[in-house]
Amino acid sequence: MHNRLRLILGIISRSSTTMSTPPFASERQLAISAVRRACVLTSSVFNKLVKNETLTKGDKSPVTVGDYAAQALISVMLTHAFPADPIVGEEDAAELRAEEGKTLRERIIELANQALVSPLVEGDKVEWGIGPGQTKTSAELLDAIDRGNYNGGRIGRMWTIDPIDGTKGFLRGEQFAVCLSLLVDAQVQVGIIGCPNLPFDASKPEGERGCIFVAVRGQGCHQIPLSSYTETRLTMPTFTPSSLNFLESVEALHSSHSTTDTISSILGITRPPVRMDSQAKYGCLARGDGGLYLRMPTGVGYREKIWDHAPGALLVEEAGGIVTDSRGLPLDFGLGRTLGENFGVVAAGKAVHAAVLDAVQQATGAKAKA
Ligand SMILES: Nc1ncnc2c1ncn2[C@@H]1O[C@H](COP(=O)(O)O)[C@@H](O)[C@H]1OP(=O)(O)O
Ligand SMILES: [Mg+2]
Ligand SMILES: [Mg+2]
Ligand SMILES: [Mg+2]
Repeated sequence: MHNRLRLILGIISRSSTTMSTPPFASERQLAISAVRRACVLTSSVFNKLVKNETLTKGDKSPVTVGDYAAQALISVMLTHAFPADPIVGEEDAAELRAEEGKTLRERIIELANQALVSPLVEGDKVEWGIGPGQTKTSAELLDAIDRGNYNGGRIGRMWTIDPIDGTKGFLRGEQFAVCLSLLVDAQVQVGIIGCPNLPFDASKPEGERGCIFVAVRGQGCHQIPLSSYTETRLTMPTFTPSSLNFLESVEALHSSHSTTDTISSILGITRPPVRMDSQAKYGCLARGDGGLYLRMPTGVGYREKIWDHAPGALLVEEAGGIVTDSRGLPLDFGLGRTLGENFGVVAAGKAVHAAVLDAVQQATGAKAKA
C-alpha cells in the first residue's frame, strides 16, 4: 500500500514537472550561464590585452586570445550538457596548433580554465564541466575550439557560437557581443547575446553597463543585467516613419553607409543613424533603442555567417519585430555556415517593416541601374 502510494505520488510529481517545464528550458539555462562566463572572460581580456595577443585571419579580420578562449569555454559547456549536438563556431585552432612557441596557446588555456573553474552562481550546474576543479588540458581545449567546425545544414540540432562578435569594436573598447544560438531544422529556437559594454538602459549612457539578451521561440525576449539575474521582458515600441532612427555598423566595409543614407532620405528619416559594432544592434532594436537595423551589402562578395545573425534575428522576432533580407525573405539558416548570397538584412518593427522594405528596394534598385 505504502509503495503504491509512493509510485502514484512519483508519477504525479514527474508529470507535473514535465508539464511545467517550457521547451528548451535546459538549453536556455545553459546558454545564459555560458554567455555570462564568456562575458566576464572577454571583458577581463580587454582590460589586460597586450600587443601580440591579436592575430589577423586569412580574411584580414582580427582574432584575439579572447575569441579563442571564449569559444573553448562555451564549447566545453555545450559538450558536457549536450554531447551529441554539433557546433558551428567562428574560430578554429589551426593557427594555435601551428604556433611556434606556446605564448598564445598558454594564455588561451589560462583564460579558458579561469572561466571554467570560477565559482558556480545562480543557474549554473556542475555537470556542465564548470566550477572548482574543472580545468581542462591544452589538448582538450584546442579540441573544444575545433568542435566548432560543423558545416551546418537544414536538418537536426546545432549550436552557433560567435565568441566575440564585432572584434573591431572590442579592440576599440566599444561594443562587442558574445553570441550563441540553438538551431533545430534551420529554425532558431534559442538565441542569447551578451553585451558587456552596453549600457543597461540606453537613456542612462553613463549608468550600469552589461546586459544579456535572451530569446526562446514562442517564449518572448528578455534582458538580464550582467551583474544580477532579474529578467525583464522586452517588447519593441511602435515607431512611425517620422520617429524612426536606424542602427547600423560602424565599419563601412561591413554595411554600405551610402545605401542606408539613400534609404534614410526615401523614408524621410531625419535622426542620425546610431552606429554600433556587433549583434548588440539586434538587442538594441529589440528593446527599442532604434526602430530599424539595416545591413546593406557593400558589393565585395562577402557572405554573411549564420552565427552573426541567428541569435539576433530571434531576439527581434520575439520582441515583436520582423527580420528579412532585402527581398523580404526570411534569413535562411539552413544553407551551411553562411547565409549564401548576400541580400542584406532588414530588421524592424511590424508597423514599419513593409515601408522600410519598399525604401530598401527603391534604393538598391536605383543603385543597381546606376
Ligand atoms: N567584409 C565584411 N562584411 C560584413 N561583415 C563582416 C565583414 N568582415 C567581418 N564581418 C563580420 O561582421 C560582423 C561585425 O559586424 P558589425 O559591423 O555589424 O559590427 C562581425 O561578425 C564581423 O566578424 P567578427 O565576428 O569577426 O567581428
Ligand atoms: Mg571574427
Ligand atoms: Mg561576428
Ligand atoms: Mg567573432
